[in-house]
Amino acid sequence: MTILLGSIADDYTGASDLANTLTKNGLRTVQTVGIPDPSLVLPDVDAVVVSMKIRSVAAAEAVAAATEAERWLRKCGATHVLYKVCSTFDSTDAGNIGPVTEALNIAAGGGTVLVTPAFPETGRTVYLGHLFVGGQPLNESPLKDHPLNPMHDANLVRVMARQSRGAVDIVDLATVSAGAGAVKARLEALRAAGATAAIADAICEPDLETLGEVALQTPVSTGASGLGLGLARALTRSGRVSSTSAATAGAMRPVGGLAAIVAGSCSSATLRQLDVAERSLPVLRLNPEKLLAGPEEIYAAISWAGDRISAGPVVVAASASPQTVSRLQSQYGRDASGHAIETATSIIAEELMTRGVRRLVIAGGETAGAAVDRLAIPAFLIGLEIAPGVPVLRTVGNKQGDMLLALKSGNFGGEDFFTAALAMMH
Ligand SMILES: Nc1ncnc2c1ncn2[C@@H]1O[C@H](COP(=O)(O)OP(=O)(O)OP(=O)(O)O)[C@@H](O)[C@H]1O
Ligand SMILES: O=C(O)[C@@H](O)C(=O)CO
Repeated sequence: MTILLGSIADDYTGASDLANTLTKNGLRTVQTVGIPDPSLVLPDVDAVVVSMKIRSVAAAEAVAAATEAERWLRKCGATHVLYKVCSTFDSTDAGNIGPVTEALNIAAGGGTVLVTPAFPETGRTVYLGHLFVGGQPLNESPLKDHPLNPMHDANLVRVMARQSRGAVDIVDLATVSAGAGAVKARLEALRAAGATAAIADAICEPDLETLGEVALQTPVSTGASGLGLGLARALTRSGRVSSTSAATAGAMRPVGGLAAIVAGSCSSATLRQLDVAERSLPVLRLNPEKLLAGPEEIYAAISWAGDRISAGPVVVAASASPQTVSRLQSQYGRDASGHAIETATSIIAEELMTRGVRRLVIAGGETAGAAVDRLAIPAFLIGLEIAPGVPVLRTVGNKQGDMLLALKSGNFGGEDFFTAALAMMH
């Protein structure tokens, strides 16, 4: 397999978001779960997105995992590797966007890495280094209440600098609007001045096309799906992509079986989607305190779902409001409560699969990562888009047979997302 583009995604929902964007923009793409075992037969593709669960782990662990994935992607032929991070730049002062970007840059020989989380299709834009989410500065958006990485600063030059050893600078919108030549000249000047990363402004797709064209001439970039769009369009324009594929049709073939939704995302979008789902589907709201106290709440959830699932799809949700989340966190600690709830939702997902679920929607990046790992799914083909950033996925090499999944990033999807997803997964 010789690929044109490699990507390392810092969570699984983000990986499927990027894989969806690359597919929509003409690249045959596969999403692997970690570095695949050599025995796994992957289709011939232009791009591979390696999903990792490294957004919220210790920086050293994230760096080790990402650099190993980078070596594997280079061996597969990737001349450019995109580190896919969240379009809301989810991270803390300890990392992991800065440390991983620097490690990948050093592995590739140094230079100034272009960094932009802009993804205009979902309302993420960057202007003068500041990230806006649906028109609100990042620190005023719902991301200020994120359970694992509350974002309190919209100035990404500052955010990235706090996580980096090297200097971080900016490529402003005026430069991006002036075209690829101007961006390249700016990057060369920044490199000479010793900056290791540059936050690039982008407010619309033509900006991302310019950035993608320039990034493709460098070995590494860091960004969200918008930069993926720019890279994919630059590759197709270059004539290096042999054929566009109708692979999505194969990915959409029906799998039958039962259907379920498991949610661990506490984003405002997911909370609203759960309220709307409750109008037409049975929804079990897990009690987070009981989940932390012992396995009884998990057994009760499995029994509740088991009683209903043969009659139609069920929803099991740990998701709670910011106030409830912060109460739990102050009692048990942020990482401990997050981890315990992810373990619980992944056990519930596994039990649902054992009981015949073959169509599964999971809401939340960390939640999805824990569940997909527990289900031991090795890779995914990319099907049709349910909502911007969320495709239908078809398992590759799954021991239990083919399944369809949707891994929904916390903030993505319209209010009827869950029923819309089920309507596309047969
Ligand atoms: N009731 C709760 N109280 C505290 N933490 C919770 C609760 N329910 C879920 N969690 C934890 O909150 C975290 C939510 O993160 P997750 O990445 O799954 O969702 P998200 O951040 O909304 O999605 P994304 O990363 O895709 O944007 C998980 O660690 C989950 O276990
Ligand atoms: O970029 C995004 O917003 C998503 O793909 C994501 O990474 C959320 O976890």
